[in-house]
Amino acid sequence: MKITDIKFAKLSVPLRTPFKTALRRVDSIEDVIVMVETDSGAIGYGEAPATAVITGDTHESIIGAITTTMKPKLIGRSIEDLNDLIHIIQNAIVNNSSAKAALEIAIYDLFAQHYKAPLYKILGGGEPTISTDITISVDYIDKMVQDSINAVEQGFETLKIKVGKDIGVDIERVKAIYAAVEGKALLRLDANQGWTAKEAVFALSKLENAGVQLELVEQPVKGYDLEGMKYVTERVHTPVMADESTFGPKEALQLIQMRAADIINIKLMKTGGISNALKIADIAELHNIPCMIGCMLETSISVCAAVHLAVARSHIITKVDLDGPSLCTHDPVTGGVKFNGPDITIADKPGLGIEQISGLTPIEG
Ligand SMILES: C[C@H](N)C(=O)N[C@@H](CCC(=O)O)C(=O)O
Ligand SMILES: [Mg+2]
Repeated sequence: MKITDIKFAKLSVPLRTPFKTALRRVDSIEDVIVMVETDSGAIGYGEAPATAVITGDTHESIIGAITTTMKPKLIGRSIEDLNDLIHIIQNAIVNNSSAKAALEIAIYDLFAQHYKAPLYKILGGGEPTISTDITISVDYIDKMVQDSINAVEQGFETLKIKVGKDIGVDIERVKAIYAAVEGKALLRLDANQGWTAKEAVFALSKLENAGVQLELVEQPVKGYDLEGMKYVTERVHTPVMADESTFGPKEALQLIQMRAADIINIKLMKTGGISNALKIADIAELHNIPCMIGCMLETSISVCAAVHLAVARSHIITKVDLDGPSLCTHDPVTGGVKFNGPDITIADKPGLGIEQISGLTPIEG
């Protein structure tokens, strides 16, 4: 099976409610879909969101990086040579992690299709169903409480509460949500870099002293502030998870060696795809550091790849934040993964199992 072309399309899917974090507000998922065509007729699918405030990637940079630095080296190459193809993608350009992720996902999809097995089986196998949390956007306290109650009624047992705006209001937000759903849902916080280290210790200590039980706090301080992450990790009981502080395996290793976090959030759009995500999982396992599998604002194409990875590494990827498709008004993908409330199930089909994507607008590469 040889690569004959790489094409692009745009996929727009409105969100059910605006997604609001300390960093940004988004009303609609607008992602680049990558389609790798082969001489066998098989197509591999990948996806990349333009999360400029976190990864630095835009639609133009994603398409430009693939078209100018990766595509010319991949056309004519055989899908069976997976490791060579990964090497080409990872070394074609620095950074550009979302572009690398989208293309790698499509190549892994084809590799598994070639061997006629679901991707998670190629990655080592596992139980093909996992459960995700759901995000509660940062908002007025009453709205966040109501959104949390609604999520629990829909069957979600873990809520990812966005904070990181105003420290005083954040404390009240979390207390009010905890009072409303105590005993019915586990709470994890995500400050998306919005606090200083001292603010984080202040807020988390206040919550701990008030008896609020939190599963974890994600990225309390700026991504580059590893000393700040360490400061918080050393001073609070709540486990601290690194998100924006860890992109690839090198950052993961540095973070672990500094003891700057207790948990790592692996996202394909930060790692540059599946190969580096596997490396992080291995490094984390060596150091007994649990991981979360996370996503940006992605539909069930790239989230499908993340599910396959998480299933195949479930002994170290023990936490799941793959709610991108749950936040959308509809799922434009047929095949792939099926969402039923918090539960996500993999189709028993070769590769990612994606059959059709509706609403694609072709883009010239
Ligand atoms: C969608 C997911 N639950 C999430 O919160 N992901 C990111 C933010 C993604 C974005 O801003 O697009 C996170 O910080 O964990
Ligand atoms: Mg996060």
